[in-house]
Amino acid sequence: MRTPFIDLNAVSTASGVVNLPGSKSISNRVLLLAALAIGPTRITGLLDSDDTRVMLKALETLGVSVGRHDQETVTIGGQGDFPNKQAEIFLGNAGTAFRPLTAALAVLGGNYRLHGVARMHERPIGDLVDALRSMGALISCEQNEGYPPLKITPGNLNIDGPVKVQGAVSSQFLTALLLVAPLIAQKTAQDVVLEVEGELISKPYIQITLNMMARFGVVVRQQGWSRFIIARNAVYKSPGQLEIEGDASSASYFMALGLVGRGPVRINGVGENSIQGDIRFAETIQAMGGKIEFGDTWLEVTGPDLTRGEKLKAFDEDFNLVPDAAMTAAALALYADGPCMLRNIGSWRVKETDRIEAMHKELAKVGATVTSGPDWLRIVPPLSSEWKTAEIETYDDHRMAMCFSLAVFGPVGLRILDPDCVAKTFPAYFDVYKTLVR
Ligand SMILES: O=C(O)C1=C[C@@H](OP(=O)(O)O)[C@@H](O)[C@H](O)C1
Ligand SMILES: C=C(OP(=O)(O)O)C(=O)O
Repeated sequence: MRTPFIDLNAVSTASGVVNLPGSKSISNRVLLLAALAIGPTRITGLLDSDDTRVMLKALETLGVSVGRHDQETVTIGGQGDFPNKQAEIFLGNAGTAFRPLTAALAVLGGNYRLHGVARMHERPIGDLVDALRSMGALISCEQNEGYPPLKITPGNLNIDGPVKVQGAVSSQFLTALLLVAPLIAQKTAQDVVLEVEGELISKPYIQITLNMMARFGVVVRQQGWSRFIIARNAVYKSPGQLEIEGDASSASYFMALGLVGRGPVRINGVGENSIQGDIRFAETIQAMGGKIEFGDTWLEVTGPDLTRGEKLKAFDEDFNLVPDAAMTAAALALYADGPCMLRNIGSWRVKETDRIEAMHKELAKVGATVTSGPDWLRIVPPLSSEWKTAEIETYDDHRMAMCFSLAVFGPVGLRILDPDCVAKTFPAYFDVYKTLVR
């Protein structure tokens, strides 16, 4: 049974220590890479959440050996292929599982059906399907062209020149092709050239992909952001063991708490050398008036004293490189000293929910004056007399729930509906949150 709501009282300070759960983006990449490599990989610091559970379950269904030691430690027995050539696979709403597995199954061949929750069937995958079909993969869309559920049947893979992929809707399509490029190279005995057509959004996630591929022995030749070359003899080798760093997007909520709640909030699990793009959200925190001390694998945030009438500095920023942490900035806008503008966030419309519409509606409920367009959101913070207590809809979007936990540093508390939706990436979020705020 899911908890129907959680009531949060108005609070004024936040301080303490947080140990981050593992990165979702790294966890799901590493699980797949470990399965595609030769040899066992022991993975520590794995995220244990809905998104990684569906990936682990899928790998087991596909016949991959998964040894579970504890919630954050598994050993994947990599065989370079999936033993089961026929399967029905449920992937919830996990983009980082759905897109890469589609590519892997289409390239390795077999009879598969991939589906997810209703919202996953509204999230586009057409650009990836088109790129895979251009190589001879056989994929059909069961309901609507360009959307899951998908049926995959054995095709004859061949490449004749660069494989083209669109990058404007999601970077996960390019990530999926990169991850399976060594398999394409093996099947076709050719170098694989991936070419991005048009704009590429969310670029730092491609960096995570390249970084993880290198950990498994495959170095990609990169020409800017539009051409990626994988040598014909590329092959994944298990690194033996791999430690996953903490989730930088999850860190954004605690950076925000240190900022609005004066801090100090110490965050263990990511630091100045993080390979995740969302660590750059630290720059937004600093620009808004926060101070951050960085270590190798930790950071500590302090902020101004909002109880003495201080305000955060307003921002006008392009958030294309940090689409997930950008939602945290939208929540922080409630405490700014002027209107805040989030630009270039069009991808929000095809994520867990239409996040531009959801943020617009829910921020307005607490008293902000909000306007939005196809790829932007503008927030005028409420005056202290304008704050309203509200029942916040979360739209089965973990980030909506986590973001609105930041909206109680004004004069009123609020109710967050369906708080258990945080399980997508951070099942224990509200337990950790409660240890920090007063
Ligand atoms: O590759 C990844 O791990 C991700 C890429 C981003 O998606 P888009 O590329 O669709 O923006 C991000 O929003 C998502 O949470 C994780
Ligand atoms: C967009 C997100 O998830 P997904 O990996 O399903 O795209 C997210 O976690 O904010």
